[in-house]
Amino acid sequence: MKTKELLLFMLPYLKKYPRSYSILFIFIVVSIFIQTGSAWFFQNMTNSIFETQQNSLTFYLCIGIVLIVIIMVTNYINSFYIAKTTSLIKKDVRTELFKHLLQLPTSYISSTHSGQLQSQIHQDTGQLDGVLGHNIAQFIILPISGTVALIYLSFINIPLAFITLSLGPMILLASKLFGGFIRNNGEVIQENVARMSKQLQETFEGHTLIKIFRLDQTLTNKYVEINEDLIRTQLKEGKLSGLLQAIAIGIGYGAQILIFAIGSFFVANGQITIGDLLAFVVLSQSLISPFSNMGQLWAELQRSLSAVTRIHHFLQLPKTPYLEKIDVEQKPVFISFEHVSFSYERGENVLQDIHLDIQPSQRVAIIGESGSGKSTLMKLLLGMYQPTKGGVFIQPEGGEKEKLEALNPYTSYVPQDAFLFDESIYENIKYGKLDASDEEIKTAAQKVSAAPFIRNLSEEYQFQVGERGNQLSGGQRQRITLARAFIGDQSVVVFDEATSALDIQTEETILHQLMQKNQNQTMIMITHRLSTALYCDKIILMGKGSILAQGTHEELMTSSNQYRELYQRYIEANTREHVTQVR
Ligand SMILES: Nc1ncnc2c1ncn2[C@@H]1O[C@H](COP(=O)(O)OP(=O)(O)OP(=O)(O)O)[C@@H](O)[C@H]1O
Repeated sequence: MKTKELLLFMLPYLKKYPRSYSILFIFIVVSIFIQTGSAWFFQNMTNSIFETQQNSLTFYLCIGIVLIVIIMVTNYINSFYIAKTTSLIKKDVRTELFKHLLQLPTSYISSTHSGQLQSQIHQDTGQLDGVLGHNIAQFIILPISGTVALIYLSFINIPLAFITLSLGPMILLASKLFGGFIRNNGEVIQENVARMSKQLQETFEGHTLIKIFRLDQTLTNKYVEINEDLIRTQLKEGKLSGLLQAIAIGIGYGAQILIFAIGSFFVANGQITIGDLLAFVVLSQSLISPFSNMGQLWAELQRSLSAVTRIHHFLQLPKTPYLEKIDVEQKPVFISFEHVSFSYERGENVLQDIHLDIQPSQRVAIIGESGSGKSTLMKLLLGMYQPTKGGVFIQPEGGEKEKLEALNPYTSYVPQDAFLFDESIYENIKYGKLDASDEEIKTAAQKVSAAPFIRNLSEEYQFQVGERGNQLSGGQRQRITLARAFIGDQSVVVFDEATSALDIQTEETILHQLMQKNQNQTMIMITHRLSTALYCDKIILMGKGSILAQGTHEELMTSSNQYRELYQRYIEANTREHVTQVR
């Protein structure tokens, strides 16, 4: 994207703070007048010393003190408002990125590394200074103060003013030349930072595995390699910026010496006074700095623009088209999958031509080999993905049959990985129903047999569960996720191997209680345990993305060879276990 387009993209963020920017610009104008005022002050004070006017010297000293106070106040206000606007805009950008992240399709989130997403939200916003407060202010201050300086100096001596001015474009040329390199390099730096975040995060998450498989050296080598790539690009940037700065400073100092030399010649010829020469030296900085500082600002702008490019790209990613979760009255629902096929982004069909009816309040078990599409089928029912062919239909009792094109408002979910937020047990259960009362939270915990273990914890419901719930056992985590799923009283609850961490007896007790207490709810359970499936009214056997058989246990025993074999294996395994226990 072009620089202009990227700056226009940032403009709405800047426009949100007209008051702060107005104050900033007023004080920028004041600071420009102060600069010119300082030149006038040095010029006239020096002239009065040379003309030995003692009275006026006292006058100039008083003016000097006033100038110092104004300079201090102006600088304070400028710095404060620059910091304020920059922080506020960064906060807005971060919030927008976060909101957008939450609205991205599940397919994007699951195919992008979380470390990369984190770096995008935090590092890129951190790099926005180049297009915000200080830089924007300087881009305005420098040309105006340069013009004012040129006018003022032209009144003293036109040829000398234009000699001073002519030195500027040389510096600008150098900065244009380096700016492009710095921007490209900035993008490579950011990629390396994202790679490092990825690895760091995986190191935290895979901590136990890393220890068990002695992966520390292998991962250290990888980390060192990325770190070296990063430092190489950072050093390159250091060199480019340093070179740019050195050229700018060299030309700046050279220009001052040249002005002083030429100016002295003008003084010797009686064309200007010593005071005038001093004014030239003071204001030559204002005249040249639009060019010399522009170099530095340009480099910073380019660095920021590489971050703006990534932010812009991220915000352009299409949102989930079916995100709105509508609050509906919970009623028993009839669910039908009609000729549903589905593929993830890689292309091959994960589900093909699924035809399935689920009656209101039915208990359904989905069984089948690993990778056969059980979870994917349920993600379609939850509305997280849309079928590539066919449709999922929902018909609430007494209502119309509707194609599901949004998040399913009738369905709750207990995930496979028992994910908990790093907050209290209370908050984690409450996420299932944001307006739940304390009483409802306790009832939900009792329903899933979580209340006894919660009461034994030091802070009971206020117990902090830690990152991903790692302060609790797998079974305890699953009970909290069950409580979270049931508190909302949705008509349909999907269990994705939600009780696998519980022993069979506890699982049976909890499921039995849930089924007893929630007669009107439809429950769909993905499970690898046939013992759980035997509780259900309907069993669906899946294989390679298709439904191989469906019906009650008795029906499947007569109609499906695969199911019979599965059941036979289950009986044999149970008998073996029983014999072992008796022995
Ligand atoms: N987010 C995803 N992106 C791409 N492919 C996926 C994704 N999730 C699952 N798959 C693929 O879809 C197929 C079905 O996966 P799914 O998780 O639905 O199976 P499953 O029957 O629930 O397996 P398991 O019993 O092991 O949990 C698998 O081949 C898997 O590789």
